[in-house]
Amino acid sequence: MSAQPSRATLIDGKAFSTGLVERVAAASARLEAAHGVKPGLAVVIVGEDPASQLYVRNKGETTVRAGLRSDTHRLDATTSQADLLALIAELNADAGIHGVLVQLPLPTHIDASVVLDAIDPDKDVDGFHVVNAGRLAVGLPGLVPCTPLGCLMLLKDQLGDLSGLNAVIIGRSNIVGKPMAQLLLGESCTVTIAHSRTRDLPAVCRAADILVAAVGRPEMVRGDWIKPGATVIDVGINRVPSLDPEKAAAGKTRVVGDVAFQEAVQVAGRITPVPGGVGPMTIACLLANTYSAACRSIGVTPEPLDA
Ligand SMILES: Nc1nc2c(c(=O)[nH]1)N[C@@H](CN(C=O)c1ccc(C(=O)N[C@@H](CCC(=O)O)C(=O)O)cc1)CN2
Repeated sequence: MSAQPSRATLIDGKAFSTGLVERVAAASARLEAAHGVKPGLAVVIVGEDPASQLYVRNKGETTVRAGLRSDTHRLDATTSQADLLALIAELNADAGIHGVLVQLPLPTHIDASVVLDAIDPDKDVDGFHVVNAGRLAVGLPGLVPCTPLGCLMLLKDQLGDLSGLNAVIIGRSNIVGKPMAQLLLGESCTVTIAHSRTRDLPAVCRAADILVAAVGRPEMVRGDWIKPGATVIDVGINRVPSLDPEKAAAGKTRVVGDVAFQEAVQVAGRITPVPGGVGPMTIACLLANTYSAACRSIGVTPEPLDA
């Protein structure tokens, strides 16, 4: 009888994120009881992008469920950059708001980098402000982008000490690839950032003990790119046509990651599914960052939120 190929352990980001939100809720309740401060998060969305609308609704509902203050500002797609900056200035000045987030993508007439850098760095719960990117790069405390922070939490929960492991990140964006690299470097991994110009990408990936795919190309990472037993973190959220031809013809889609899951699961040691892996961690980490920002606003050290 031939041996069955072993299947990777699934990393359940949905379950982990539920626990994290519960820990944020409990820590925030203690903060309010001790200091009279309820963490407050303001989310700003410009326009009608359906996926963004869904994410913003989920952010608001999760924030309320955790007992935090949640304000959502829905602006018309034609809102000017000046009006958006004026709203950010108001939120920066609002003492009841500890976290300010502008949902991306923004309409093309607005310069996202100008808007993100207008947020007070100490309220920048997305961690996208250049000051927070700098703090992360030099190892100072600051607010860390939610998706890479969530990936790191899952990795530490699964593997414990990451030091000395080879980590390969595919993708060099400011919001995932670069901060992910900084976080893994902070854990003493040997880090490679791969991108569209990387030569022999499959061979680079095969050297990885930890492979993080954040490239935005459906199922690009194939099973034979993965070192047997490696831990694979799939950050991709790509909408592709439904497998059912009738549904596809009617415009129905399904969500897949950047990793060809059915191949990868036969080779990897552990893998995040899509959906249900990294995605839910993004919103849970947003709440964790809002709690931390509220603590720091009154000079209180945040409680650790690890599992
Ligand atoms: N200001 C920001 N904008 C955007 C961010 C961000 O972190 N800050 N990230 C993404 C969107 N995003 C949160 O905003 C987000 C994406 C996906 C999920 C999620 O839970 N995904 C599910 C699948 C949901 C689906 O079917 O679409 C999953 O992976 O299980 C949460 C948050 C871009 N914009």
